[in-house]
Amino acid sequence: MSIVHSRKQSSLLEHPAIYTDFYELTMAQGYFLAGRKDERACFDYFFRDLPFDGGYVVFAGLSDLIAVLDDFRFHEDELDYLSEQGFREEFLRYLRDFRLNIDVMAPREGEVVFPYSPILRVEGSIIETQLLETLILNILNFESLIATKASRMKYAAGERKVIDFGLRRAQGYGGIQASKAAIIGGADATSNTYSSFVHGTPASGTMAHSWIQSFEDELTSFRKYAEFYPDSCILLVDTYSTLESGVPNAITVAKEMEEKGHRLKGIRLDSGDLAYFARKARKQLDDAGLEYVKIAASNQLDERLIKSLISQHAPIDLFGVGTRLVTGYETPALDGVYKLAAINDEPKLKISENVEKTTLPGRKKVVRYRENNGRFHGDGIFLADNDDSTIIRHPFYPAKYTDITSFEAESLLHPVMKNGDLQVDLPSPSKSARYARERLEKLNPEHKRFENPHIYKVGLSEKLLHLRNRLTEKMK
Ligand SMILES: Nc1ncnc2c1ncn2[C@@H]1O[C@H](COP(=O)(O)OP(=O)(O)OP(=O)(O)O)[C@@H](O)[C@H]1O
Ligand SMILES: O=P(O)(O)OC[C@H]1O[C@H](OP(=O)(O)OP(=O)(O)O)[C@H](O)[C@@H]1O
Ligand SMILES: O=C(O)c1cccnc1
Repeated sequence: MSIVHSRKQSSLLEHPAIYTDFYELTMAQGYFLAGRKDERACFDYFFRDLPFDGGYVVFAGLSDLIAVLDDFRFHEDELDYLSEQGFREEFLRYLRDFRLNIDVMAPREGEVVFPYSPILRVEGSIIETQLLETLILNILNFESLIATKASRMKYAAGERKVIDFGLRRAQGYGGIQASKAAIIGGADATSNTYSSFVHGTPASGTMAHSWIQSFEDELTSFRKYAEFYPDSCILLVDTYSTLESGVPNAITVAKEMEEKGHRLKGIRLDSGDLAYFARKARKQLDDAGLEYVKIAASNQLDERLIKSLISQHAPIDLFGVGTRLVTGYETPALDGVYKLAAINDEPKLKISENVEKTTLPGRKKVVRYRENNGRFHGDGIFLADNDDSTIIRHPFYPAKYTDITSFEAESLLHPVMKNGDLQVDLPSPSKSARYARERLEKLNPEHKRFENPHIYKVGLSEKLLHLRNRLTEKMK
């Protein structure tokens, strides 16, 4: 099935099969040598902690993951490398013909997801499912983290635009995925040309201080830019003095543009008290009859500062966000994990001293319950087969429960791969962004607020709870 990417990104993951932790390969060889290669396994991808002290995560990275899985094989140079690392010839022969034959269930990219719910269910041979662990975690944890961050910034900005400026401050090439994830989460455009090229996301930008400094004077630099870009010009006004030179020069150029039938698109503030400067600049622009000229602001912004600027009534139309978006400030990683849930259809459990870290056994499905107004009420985790529980219970305080019979229900996990074949057209970032927006609208605001967001209910079916308790007792 075709992959709906604007251009397939090949340079980043030329070697997907060895884009992994070494122990995945040594375990895979171990299963092979132990004669277990045809045993079946089921793994779940899920996370426990919500990033940014927030109330939800926007699921992103699925399209990149599936694109990589679709072309997953060991190449000769990789096999030579593994041979040098001491892997055995018979295992390398097995890897030479290795093709994924897995089943993958997942929500749509852009879905709003919550702790403990299986997000990806991966089934296949023990070797193939094990080999994919690191790849899955690397792609989904990062893109979901950044999509979530972007969604918070957009939530704070409301109707105002949010543009990703982060590439220069990103964690190396991770900036390419970060910019894509930012679009999925709600950013309106990106300055990241590479990401725009490979992912088909909208590119945008203003100008740097160097352009202005390179001219004899600010006015000449503005005039030249306006001459070359009469329909998309946003002038950076803080190089010398925002209110005494930057904005007055921008006004002069805007008036000259009007005479030629063009309109200055905007100015950008990049330092100082952004609320104060935005108000003063707005007044100067309005007094000159330039109400249509937009004000952009940047400088270490994040969702809390955007919210603060808006509450200060700063007349800012567009927020440029870099560092704190693409680095996921200040949660360095989504803590998503990939845990074994069943071997050969036998449910498996990992017990932990910390009860919250005990895993959920068996093949599972996730159901979302909606209120009459269509908004999300909570999610239930069920065993995938023959589970007709009508009550879901709190995972750790089972006395708390919800009777789900009266709610409208929808399945969250859909088949994305069956026997290694893609089951869906992979969504473009803009399609996933639309879906994320729709779904976030259905999430009650108390889960979206930045301070002490309300905890979204995720319950376990009675049958799953009994299974967990039975296996826990058995293992004690
Ligand atoms: N009105 C405001 N309310 C809240 N935070 C603001 C406001 N104006 C600016 N900020 C934020 O305060 C932080 C520091 O701003 P500051 O005025 O110190 O700029 P700066 O980085 O020192 O400027 P420069 O680039 O000239 O060094 C930035 O993260 C900026 O986004
Ligand atoms: O502050 P961030 O959220 O990370 O946003 C990106 C920053 O990068 C640019 O500054 P830089 O000094 O690198 O270059 P410039 O000369 O274009 O301002 C831009 O002006 C922003 O201030
Ligand atoms: O286009 C811009 O204004 C821009 C791009 C990258 C970083 N800072 C600003």
